[in-house]
Amino acid sequence: MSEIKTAVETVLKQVELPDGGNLISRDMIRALRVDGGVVRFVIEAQSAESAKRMEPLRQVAERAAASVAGVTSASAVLSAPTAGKAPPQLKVGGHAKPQEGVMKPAGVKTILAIGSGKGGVGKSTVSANLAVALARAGKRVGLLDADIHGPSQPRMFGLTAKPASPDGKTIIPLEAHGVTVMSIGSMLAEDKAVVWRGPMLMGALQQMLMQVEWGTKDVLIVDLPPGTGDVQLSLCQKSEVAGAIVVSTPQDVALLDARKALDAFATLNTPVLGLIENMAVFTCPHCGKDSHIFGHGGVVTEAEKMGLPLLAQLPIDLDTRLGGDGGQPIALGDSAMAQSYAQLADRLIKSGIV
Ligand SMILES: Nc1ncnc2c1ncn2[C@@H]1O[C@H](COP(=O)(O)OP(=O)(O)OP(=O)(O)O)[C@@H](O)[C@H]1O
Repeated sequence: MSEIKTAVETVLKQVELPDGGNLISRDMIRALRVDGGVVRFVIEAQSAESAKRMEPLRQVAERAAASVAGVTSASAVLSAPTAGKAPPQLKVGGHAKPQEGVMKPAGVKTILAIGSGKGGVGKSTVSANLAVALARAGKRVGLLDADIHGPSQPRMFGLTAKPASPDGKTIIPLEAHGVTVMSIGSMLAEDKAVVWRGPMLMGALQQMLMQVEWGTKDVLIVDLPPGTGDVQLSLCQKSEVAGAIVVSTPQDVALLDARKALDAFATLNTPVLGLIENMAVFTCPHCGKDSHIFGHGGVVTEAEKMGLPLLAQLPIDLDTRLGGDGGQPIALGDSAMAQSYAQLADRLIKSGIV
């Protein structure tokens, strides 16, 4: 899908403006989205007046995008800041609005929640890499970073731009590595703390699910905040979550909290698909010796005790950390870790969940 996007950008470079440059060099393309073979984008003119004159150019751009191999349809809209008025401002947060029916985006087939009892056990890393692995396996994947107090997906996917909201209501999510990503972190300044109570959290979750143009998705992975708070409660009660995966390290305190997370999912009638043991072992790259920094075998025993599948055992791996910090999830490559994520994706696909 990202190949189509690159090809569309290439043809848009050929669309020249009468006063010099092209649509790409003049930075006029916004919210370029590829969903299957359907391409949509916005051409942002400098003013409403120039937008009016650009209709023929819009048609040329649309035809150029439609000519790209693999594109079944292309649509472009012209936009411009309204004279004398500020562009519509999307308000993030706020209390949830009354909602009829389930809080599930129309084009999303399956919602999969990734949770943990304790923070810092690798839940966001697993969510990001599983999303990439499923996309590599040919699935249409969305990733919602619902870790409102500590959103990390923009960094893990190398996304620095803000999602567009041309009308101040709909949010057009960003795309990276074949995954459509939405995070509250993309809407707020990176160093801004979110100090919200339950109702505000529910409002933000509702916005991220229902105001975002998710498009058609086989799966929407939701990276939950750690613990068992308001976001878990709202998501599981209102959104038809098909299943949850709980990530833990083998450490006793993490396991203790993981048990609470499992108990919370049971109370909310959300099926737990299995456990993932992260940071299971560290193999010294110099001497090859294994060290069990966070303990040994705890998650395996827990999974057996609870009759739940152990979906993966992932070691401590420097490249995983570096990939996460650098916006290049490890699952993009072909290392042993990438293969573990590919196997996890395959397992979920074969089980019919995704
Ligand atoms: N298997 C791993 N090997 C090495 N580092 C890892 C591994 N898994 C996660 N990390 C690193 O550990 C740190 C915490 O991971 P991550 O942010 O995914 O955890 P989290 O459970 O989502 O935390 P939070 O509760 O803060 O959201 C990150 O720096 C990440 O790169």
